[in-house]
Amino acid sequence: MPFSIGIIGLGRMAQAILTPLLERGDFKPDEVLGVVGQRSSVKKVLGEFSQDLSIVSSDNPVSLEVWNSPIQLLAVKPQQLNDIKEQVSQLEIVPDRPKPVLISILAGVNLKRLQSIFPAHNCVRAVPNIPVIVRSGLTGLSWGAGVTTDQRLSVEAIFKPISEVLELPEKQLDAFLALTSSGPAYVAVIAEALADGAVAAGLPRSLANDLSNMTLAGSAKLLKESNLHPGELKDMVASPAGTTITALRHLEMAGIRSALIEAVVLAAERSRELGC
Ligand SMILES: NC(=O)C1=CN([C@@H]2O[C@H](COP(=O)(O)OP(=O)(O)OC[C@H]3O[C@@H](n4cnc5c(N)ncnc54)[C@H](OP(=O)(O)O)[C@@H]3O)[C@@H](O)[C@H]2O)C=CC1
Ligand SMILES: O=C(O)[C@@H]1CCC=N1
Repeated sequence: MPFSIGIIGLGRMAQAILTPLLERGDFKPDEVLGVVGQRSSVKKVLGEFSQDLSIVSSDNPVSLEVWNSPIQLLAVKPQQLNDIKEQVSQLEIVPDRPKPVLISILAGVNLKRLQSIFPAHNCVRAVPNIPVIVRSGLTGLSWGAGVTTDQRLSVEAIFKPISEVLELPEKQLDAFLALTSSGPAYVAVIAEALADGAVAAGLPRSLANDLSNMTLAGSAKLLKESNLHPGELKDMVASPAGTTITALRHLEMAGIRSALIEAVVLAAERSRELGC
C-alpha cells in the first residue's frame, strides 16, 4: 500500500503543517512518509514528533516511495529543487496511472516550472504561513491544470483545519507570500523591539514580552473584528499633545512606514527571483 501522503522536505514548514494534522487524526502516522536531505536529520526530525513516523533521507531507496503517494507535499527550499528535478527525471512514468497531486509550498516557483519538472503530476501552489502551528495560519492556493475535484478537496482538507484558505490568481502569490508568509518575522521583530522599549522604560523582561504580545494580539483582533481602518485606530489612541502622538512623531521620523513598505516589496521581488 502506498503512503497516503509523501512529504519531500520535512523541514520547519512541513513539520508545522503535519504536526496539527497528526494531532487531529487527519493522517495516521503509518500513512505518512517524510523525506529529508541529510541522514543526520532523520533522528532529529523524528524527535520533533510524538508519533513514530517513517522518515528517511533522500539517499535511502525507500525515499522513492514518496512518488507513489496520491498526495505529495513538496517542501524543500527553492534552491534544492534541482536535486529533486534530477531524481524525478529518473522515475519510470507508468502509463495510465492516475496523476497524483503535488502540492508545492516553494517560494516563487511557478506552476509552469512545476509542471515542466513534474509532467506526471497535477500541481498546486500553496503559500502557507507559520501560525499554522497554532491553527491560525493563512494559506493562498493556486490550482494548476488537471487537478481533479477530489484532489482539490484533499488539498483543502490539509490546509483548512490549520489556516484560512484563499484561492488566488497565481500572479498574486508572491505578494501574498511577502506579506503573510514572511510577515510573522516582521511582527516578531516589532514584538521584540516594543518589549525592549518597555524594558528600557523600566518594566521587567518577561512582563514586557507578555505585554508586547498581548498588545499586538489585541490590536489585531480589534482591527479584524471592528473593520476599523488602521488610521482610525491610530487616531482613537492619539490624544492632542499626548503620549501616543509624541511616540508616533518619532516613528514617522525614523521612516517606519517606508521601511515596512519596502520590506514587503523586496520580499515579493526575492520570491520571484527564487522561483527562476
Ligand atoms: N518557513 C516558512 O515560514 C515558509 C516556508 N515556505 C517554503 O517552504 C519551503 C521549506 O522551507 P523551510 O521548511 O523553512 O525549510 P527547511 O530548510 O526547514 O526545510 C527543507 C527540508 O528539505 C529537506 N531537503 C533538502 N534537500 C532534499 C532532498 N534532495 N530531498 C528531500 N528533502 C530534502 C531538508 O532536509 P535537511 O535539513 O536534512 O537538508 C529539510 O528537511 C521553502 O521552499 C520555503 O520557500 C513557504 C511559506 C512559509
Ligand atoms: O524566507 C523564506 O524563504 C520563507 C518563504 C516564506 C517565508 N519564509
